[in-house]
Amino acid sequence: MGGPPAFFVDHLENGHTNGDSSVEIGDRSYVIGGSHEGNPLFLGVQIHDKITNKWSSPTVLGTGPKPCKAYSSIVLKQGRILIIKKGSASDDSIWFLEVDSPFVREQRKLLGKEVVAWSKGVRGNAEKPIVISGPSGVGKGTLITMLMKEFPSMFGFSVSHTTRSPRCMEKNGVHYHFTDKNVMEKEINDGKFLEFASVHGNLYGTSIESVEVVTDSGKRCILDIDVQGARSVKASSLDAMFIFVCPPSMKELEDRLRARGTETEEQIQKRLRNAEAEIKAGKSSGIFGHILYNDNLDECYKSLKNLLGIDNDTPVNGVEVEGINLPKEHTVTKMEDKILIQETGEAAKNIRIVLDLSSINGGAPGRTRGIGLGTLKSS
Ligand SMILES: Nc1nc2c(ncn2[C@@H]2O[C@H](COP(=O)(O)OP(=O)(O)O)[C@@H](O)[C@H]2O)c(=O)[nH]1
Ligand SMILES: Nc1ncnc2c1ncn2[C@@H]1O[C@H](COP(=O)(O)OP(=O)(O)O)[C@@H](O)[C@H]1O
Repeated sequence: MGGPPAFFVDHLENGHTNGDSSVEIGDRSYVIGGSHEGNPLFLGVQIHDKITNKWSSPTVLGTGPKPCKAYSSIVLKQGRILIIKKGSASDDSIWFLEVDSPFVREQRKLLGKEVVAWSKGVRGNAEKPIVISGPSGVGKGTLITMLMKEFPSMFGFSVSHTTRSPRCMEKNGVHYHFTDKNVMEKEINDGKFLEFASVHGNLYGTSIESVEVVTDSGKRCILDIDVQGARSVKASSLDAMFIFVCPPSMKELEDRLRARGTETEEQIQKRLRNAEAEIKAGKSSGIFGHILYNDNLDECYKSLKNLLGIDNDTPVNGVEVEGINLPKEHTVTKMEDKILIQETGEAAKNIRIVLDLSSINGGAPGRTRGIGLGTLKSS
């Protein structure tokens, strides 16, 4: 609150009205520039309410672009501002600041304060992430390990955060990010998590970064999360495929948990108690489009591969996720769902790039995908 921000916005262009130093939406101006809370790695955002004539610093969710000298900003539908950075690397050129999107409105209600959220723009569409849920001991981890071993270039695992202690073979950063409750709660409040839940007495969560790291590497992301987490993902902007794994019987589940030998008797009892409710919710919640029964492991694995459209004869394709190369110096014009980028400067080759935003999907808290890219040769 208080006076205007102490930074100066350099060369900010607002679509057709180049030269404006802020983006106007309704009664508000969004001033984008400088750094965020003194962090030199993160572009700042300030809001000016024209009615009350007050400045405020919103909570900024997600990971935003690094500060840059020059960029263009264009107001899109659904409370989104497109930011095109000049002279930046192809994986850092297109960003979306969501100021009144459905996600931002929900977070504003949830946190009870002013919120904006960054989403990085990428070209093309990644294949849908896969959410796998099921009671403890049913074989989720075993099935996921088999899949990643057979198709290492196709699938990547979203490494969750948890406050539970590591088992003897588990490695930090590989099986889980083992963390402290206070640290994790702070990161949840900072909007770093796609979902989180208390499971068997510990906190578990999927950070946005964990999913994006996998997807950015061109792999299809697999999430091993509980039903509460699956419910949150279903309600988020992440368009995923949901699979629930059931045991053949409660007796077999108990035998597997005991045979695994990773839990104390008390922990086994807790997991078994939770399993009944979890199986009921998994089968009836409407979250899961696919239910697998893990009786015979090889058969269940085969069914999983069938569901994912892969068998041993299918060539494995990578996922199209690309950065966007833009000329260093350019002007920007908006035409409905398309953005025309015209190279400027002495060495300009009369090349015009068209960003097609008509099929964009996703968005904060993850990436905005589906940006089309074409070139037009000027006559
Ligand atoms: N919501 C949510 N659940 C998770 C996450 N990571 C793991 N889980 C779930 O937490 C439960 C316990 O996991 P874990 O402690 O590894 O025990 P296990 O299932 O017996 O191997 C399982 O149902 C997992 O699917 C997460 O990031 N979010
Ligand atoms: N179809 C199966 N038949 C027999 N044992 C299984 C089967 N699937 C998994 N297991 C075993 O059951 C135990 C629990 O499997 P795990 O993958 O750790 O379960 P989850 O990740 O769902 O908790 C492991 O010891 C695993 O080897």
